[in-house]
Amino acid sequence: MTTTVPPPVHAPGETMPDFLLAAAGTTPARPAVIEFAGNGELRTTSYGELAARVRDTTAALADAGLGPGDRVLLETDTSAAAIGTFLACGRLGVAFVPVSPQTPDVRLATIAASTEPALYLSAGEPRQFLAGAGGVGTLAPEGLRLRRRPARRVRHRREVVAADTAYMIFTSGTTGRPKGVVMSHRAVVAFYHGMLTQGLVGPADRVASTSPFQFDFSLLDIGLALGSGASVVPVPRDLLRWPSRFLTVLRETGTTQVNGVPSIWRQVLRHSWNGLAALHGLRGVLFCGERFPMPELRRLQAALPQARIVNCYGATESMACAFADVPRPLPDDLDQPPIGRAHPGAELLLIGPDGAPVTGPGANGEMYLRSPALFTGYWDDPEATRSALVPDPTDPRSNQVVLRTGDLGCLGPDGELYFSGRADGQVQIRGNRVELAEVERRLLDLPGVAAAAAVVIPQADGDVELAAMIVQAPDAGPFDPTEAAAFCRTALPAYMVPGRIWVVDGLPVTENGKLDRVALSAWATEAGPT
Ligand SMILES: Nc1ncnc2c1ncn2[C@@H]1O[C@H](COS(=O)(=O)NC(=O)C[C@H](N)c2ccccc2)[C@@H](O)[C@H]1O
Repeated sequence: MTTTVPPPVHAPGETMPDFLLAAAGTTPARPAVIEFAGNGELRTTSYGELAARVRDTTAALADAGLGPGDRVLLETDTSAAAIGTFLACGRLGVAFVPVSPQTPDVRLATIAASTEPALYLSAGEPRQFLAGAGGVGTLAPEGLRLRRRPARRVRHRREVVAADTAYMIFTSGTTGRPKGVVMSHRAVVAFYHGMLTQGLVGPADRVASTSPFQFDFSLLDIGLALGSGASVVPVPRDLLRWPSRFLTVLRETGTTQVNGVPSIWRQVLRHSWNGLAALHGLRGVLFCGERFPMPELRRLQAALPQARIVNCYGATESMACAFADVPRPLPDDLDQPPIGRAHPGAELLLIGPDGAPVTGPGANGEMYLRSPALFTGYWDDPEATRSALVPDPTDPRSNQVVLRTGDLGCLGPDGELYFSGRADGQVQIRGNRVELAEVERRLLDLPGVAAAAAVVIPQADGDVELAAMIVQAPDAGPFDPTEAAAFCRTALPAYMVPGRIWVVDGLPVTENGKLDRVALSAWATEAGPT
């Protein structure tokens, strides 16, 4: 049970750097970032060294003429250099736009054209097609190196205020055009304070961050670690694919808390369960982004009997909003852990189809979020902003805006809130509304199935066929698709029984580590994975 205390009233105008560097004033010698240098050696940056780096980079950016209202495109993985740079941006009221080195050129070009950054900074060699406009520079462990100064701008602003944009994260847009989620300092800091009331980590902890820098999960990790006076341990993305190397990183860095999407555990649980169970120092796991398949969650919990496992729910439009401890032990009949309730200072509302709140066990509705951590809006997209930030349905006249999450939720018999899928995540199969998650949940009940994904395959005649892929647990016996279909038929209507079921070694994930349903559909349409 999470103990929640009223959030502290934080200083007016608190910005991300104020919050994240607080420990530099109290424990400057403690490690802030523990990372692998290029030569594989571990390099530690103390809070004092991080603060000094922020000071130097702030001076360099100010000298280059940057100030409130400017944007910096920051292409890097998570590192002390990256953290020092985005904190320096915060000091000047400059927004940062994080993109990962793996971002495809076309997507990077779209983001750059839309945000018109005053400066493009890259940890690696800057991409040629971006070296033409604006300022260009590189991030190095020893500091910022400008290759071309930003163009001079007429300045209308001087003061940095908490309502200023801290960062913009581009997420996939249903229209195909990426949407820029604009987050103010005020919103991020409000979320950070709400998160710290959960008592997740303390100053002696080391928080492994496994998400790409462009995914705000990495900013949650950094806020959790630095806001708690602890250390952040960026896990190199390419190591996540090798279970033994992933475990070696956790062991060698003394990691005590691992944050990441559920898929980061798949291969470790299949191939190195004993190695994971040997990490006795690992006392906390936090996951987010999508449901954790129950068979895998059970195996994770069995491997780490000493660990607190937290399900963190939320959207980039508020970074996140709810934290719920995974029950230990997990009841046999539980088919997913609860998402709990919003952190103190925020409120998750369950709204029915008539726009009125629904309550009581078994109630279903769409989740709306009331919070000081809500995003400012989508960059250069007032229409999408209006459909996401809507008048409070419980009191429209107040014009307080709440986030319409697009997520469905239900209240369990225990009064806990559960995620029930995306409102737009339904598919129609022969005129019937189907939640693919319901098909996947049934497949996960099959003995020996560790993970499952269902997908619809468009047919030439305009109909769709339902198919599925499953990942087997290591000790599973041979898989019989006919038997599996019969098992589904005992609990699901015929139109929800997959016509084809393939066994695969792994499920495709997006750059942010979430199930990649587009790749799944492509696989299935080409008559299934090879
Ligand atoms: N714990 C969940 N169970 C089940 N579905 C979920 C869950 N957390 C999100 N989701 C889903 O993912 C959507 C949000 O997607 S997103 O905007 O790309 N953001 C994220 O996925 C990460 C999010 N910003 C975040 C960052 C850091 C910590 C927690 C959450 C939500 O609307 C849900 O549909």
